[in-house]
Amino acid sequence: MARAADGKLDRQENAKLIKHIEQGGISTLLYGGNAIFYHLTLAEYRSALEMISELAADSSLVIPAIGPAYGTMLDQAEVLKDFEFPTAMILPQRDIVTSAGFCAGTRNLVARLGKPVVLYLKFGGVVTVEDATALVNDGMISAIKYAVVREDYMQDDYLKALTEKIDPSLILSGLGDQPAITHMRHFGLGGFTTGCGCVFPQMSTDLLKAIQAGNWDEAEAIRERFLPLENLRDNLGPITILHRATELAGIAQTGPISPLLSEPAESIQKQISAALEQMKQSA
Ligand SMILES: N[C@@H](CC=O)C(=O)O
Repeated sequence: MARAADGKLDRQENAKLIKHIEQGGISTLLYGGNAIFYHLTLAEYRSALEMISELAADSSLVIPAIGPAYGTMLDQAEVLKDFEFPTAMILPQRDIVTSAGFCAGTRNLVARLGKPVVLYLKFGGVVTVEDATALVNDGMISAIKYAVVREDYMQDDYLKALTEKIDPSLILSGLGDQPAITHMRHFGLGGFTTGCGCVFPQMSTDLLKAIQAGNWDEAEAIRERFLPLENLRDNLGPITILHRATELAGIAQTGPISPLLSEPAESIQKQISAALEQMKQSA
């Protein structure tokens, strides 16, 4: 999400970013980790929701995040009630939660919102398969964003167990373009979310189409084209590198990074520019 030099949300630059993503064929805009929804004040939360609901195309599905702290969720739920977003995604956390407690909190939140939420599973086992399944079966969940990092994405007992209990089409691969092929091809997940799609939306759209068509060689070739930027994000911080890459790619002035995160050093910004150039040339 773009901010002006004074740190305020920048409407004009966010409009450019949204338009760029939509023109690349992406019609679901998820404002979660990469948009740094973690650190918004309550007043900013309302401003952000107003801005994105006004700027996104009518045909786009916009999903704002909520949380991750329970008190934050409840305060944000009051704000969310003034908007028509069909769902909201609970930001993940692993500290000071138990599986049963998280699920009870999710049920309370859904009751307050009057709509189901996206369950974001980022840490294996924090929410048990049984608890996740019960939430789904009770109509609490609109989708699951599955983002547990694995050394080998084929080896994932937690995901396997989830897909044995929950319709896999309800689960989206939530770690960007790299595990998307494995998650969709071998576990049957219904789609994927992408951070790099903010910069190269058409490439993410092409990847999705190749996967859906079962054109695995093409999908693999597209996946590899994302590697220069994804490797930097993996090694140096997925959110901050993406925030700066979006600006360096000339899409929008994303401005200062939110406090609690920090700006990549000049030398790293050069690496980001080089990665962007490499990706453009691989087209
Ligand atoms: N965390 C992933 C997917 C985002 O939705 C990424 O940043 O690519």
